[in-house]
Amino acid sequence: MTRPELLRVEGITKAYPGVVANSDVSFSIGEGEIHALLGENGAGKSTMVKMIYGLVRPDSGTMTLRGAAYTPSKPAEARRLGVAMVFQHFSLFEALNVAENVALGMENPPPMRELAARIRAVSEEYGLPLDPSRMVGDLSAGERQRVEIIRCLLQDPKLLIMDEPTSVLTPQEVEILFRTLRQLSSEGTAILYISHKLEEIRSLCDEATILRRGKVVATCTPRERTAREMAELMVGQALKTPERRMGAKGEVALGVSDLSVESPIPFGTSLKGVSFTVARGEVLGIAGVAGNGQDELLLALSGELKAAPDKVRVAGQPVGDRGPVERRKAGLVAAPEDRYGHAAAPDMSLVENAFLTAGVRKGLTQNGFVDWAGTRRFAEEIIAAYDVRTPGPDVAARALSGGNLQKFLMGRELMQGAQVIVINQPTWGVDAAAAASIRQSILDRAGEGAAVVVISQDLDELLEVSDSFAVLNEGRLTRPRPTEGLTMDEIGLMMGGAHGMEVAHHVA
Ligand SMILES: Nc1ncnc2c1ncn2[C@@H]1O[C@H](COP(=O)(O)OP(=O)(O)OP(=O)(O)O)[C@@H](O)[C@H]1O
Repeated sequence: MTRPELLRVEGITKAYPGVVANSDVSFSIGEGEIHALLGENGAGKSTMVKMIYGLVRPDSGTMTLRGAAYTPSKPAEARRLGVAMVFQHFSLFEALNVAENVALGMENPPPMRELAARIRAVSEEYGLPLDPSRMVGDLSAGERQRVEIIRCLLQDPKLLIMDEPTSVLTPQEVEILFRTLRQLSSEGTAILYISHKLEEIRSLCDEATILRRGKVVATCTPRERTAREMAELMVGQALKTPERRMGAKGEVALGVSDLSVESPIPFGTSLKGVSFTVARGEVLGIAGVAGNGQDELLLALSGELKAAPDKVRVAGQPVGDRGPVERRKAGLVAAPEDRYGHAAAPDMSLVENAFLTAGVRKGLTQNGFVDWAGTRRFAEEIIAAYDVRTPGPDVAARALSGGNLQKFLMGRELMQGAQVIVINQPTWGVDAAAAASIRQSILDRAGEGAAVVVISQDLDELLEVSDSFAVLNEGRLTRPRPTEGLTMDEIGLMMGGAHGMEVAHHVA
């Protein structure tokens, strides 16, 4: 089937200092087509869609929309011409309700009652359940995304751009989203879709353009390829599957007993009586739908949230009342999920960011002064070991692509020789090859005798790396069980609490 052409991108080039983010990129999207933009971290996907959305100006090349020259100088202009975008990070106000948030993103919002009625109508038409009067702070990540999607749909877009939309969604929410996107496509709305989840690309997308280091290296029809084939087209070489080196488990390195802490996060989830132990050489995987206490658990383990001394123990030493620096000294490092703001200082260089959490353990101060030469060497070691694509260690963290910053931050924690390593979402936004190498490092550290806690929403990832498995539900942790032999049904039951499903089966 040939579709009338909607958008054509021709010979687009965009350079940043030290890196050509897009080099002579050409592709086109037909009306109603679901088109995937694929590529490893830093390949230039976000830069490309930012140019289409009017956030970034190309250095050279042309774009046409329905045959007419298309040169949006700002997003408002792109939106007026029918191009809408849903970002990876939502820009919503938690203390306002859904309709108020939608109004804030509109140029000429109608009166509130009319807007609420329109939101209801679009939400019903496209099967995206959403109550306009609910507070955004009470919504799940999937519901927040719906607010953004509905805000776009109210403008009746011809092209909807989505940047990694499923990384925050539960499997059920992914199904709902895909149904909506297919409906939009059948009505003639084209979708430009960025994702690292290749099975999803296979089920959803009609065509794909694959970028590597800023250039188009291949195009394909995703459903005619395997996920592995597409991943190999992206990286240009065969993929390695992580290998587990079986070491004997040692004594308990991290012990947590009956840990309850109030969430400091607005609309967060407090931890309720969390208990577990992790031995040297063991990886404990913690699953759960986002917002069930994952961020709070990370804070309580890193030392940003404190408790009674014996609630958290590192190698038998009580550290529950100690802060992050003292816990690092005691041998525990922690990597939070939010890489902008929490894990990294975006405006600081990679060298400075390396110092921020590694200064203590890597002995990067001398007589009260920062050892910048040593810190720089450490930053360079991370860049080499984790294949971080960057012009060098002096660039600001925010200039890295999302996945490359993630690789740097993982390397920073995994290369400190800690005996307890806690990571929330280790492969968030990283491509298949980088994800495999981060998982391999986690297994290697465990093989060397570290106790590792991996918190993730990616079940396949947890099954691949963890020896034992537990689930966080509304701030409570299930009893960890050996991963080997766990069936999907059992995992579903452990996760069930998050959706309140087990309640229906309780017999008094
Ligand atoms: N504002 C900026 N300043 C300097 N360099 C930048 C800037 N934005 C992007 N880059 C660089 O351009 C290249 C392409 O980045 P881009 O974010 O487009 O990649 P991506 O394919 O979206 O990656 P990811 O999958 O990791 O999100 C990267 O090398 C990145 O470091």
